[in-house]
Amino acid sequence: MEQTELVKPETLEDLIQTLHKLFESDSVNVEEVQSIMESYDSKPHEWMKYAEFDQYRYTRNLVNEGNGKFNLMILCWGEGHGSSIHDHTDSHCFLKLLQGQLKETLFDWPDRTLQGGMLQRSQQVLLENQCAYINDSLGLHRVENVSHTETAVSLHLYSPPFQTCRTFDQRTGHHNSVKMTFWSKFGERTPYESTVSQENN
Ligand SMILES: N[C@@H](CS(=O)O)C(=O)O
Ligand SMILES: [Fe+2]
Repeated sequence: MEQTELVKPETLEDLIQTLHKLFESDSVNVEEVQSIMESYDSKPHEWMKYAEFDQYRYTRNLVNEGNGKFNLMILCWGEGHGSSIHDHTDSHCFLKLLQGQLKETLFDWPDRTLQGGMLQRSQQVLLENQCAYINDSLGLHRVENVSHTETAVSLHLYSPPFQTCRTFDQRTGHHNSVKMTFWSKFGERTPYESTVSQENN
């Protein structure tokens, strides 16, 4: 198999180009994608046009559609914003910090034979430029900007792309399907009608 030469991406544009190459083949090399995303040094002026915040919840801003192979997006987390416990619809999920810090809490899938609460497995604080990885076989997670004074911005890659996920109630383990929408696409605010059902945040 041909091995893509991995050079450190100097800009967000470079990173996107490299990601396109890495996802040309049908199999995803998780370590390779993770290390290339981690090696990009975040420069706010390169991603600022995608970083749109909302007062009440985290926003999802589409950056690139990866030739149909992946969705690359920037998530903007205001102070105290967080996601519910959720899955990733059988996709790969890469999460890189562009600014600030995020706390990721991992959970086991709820056990139907066990009544009640979901077990928290581990927690980690993701620092600027770090890149985490999760998929459904590793478990579920919740992501939070626990800071009351700093915002956070993260770059997410999902492959294959998906539009719905399941959110879980920590106390009961019950889940709901939710549609995920974009606050903006390619730097342009999404029309109101298509954003009303966002529910994961
Ligand atoms: N997977 C979540 C963000 S996170 O909490 O990892 C989403 O795409 O909205
Ligand atoms: Fe997630």
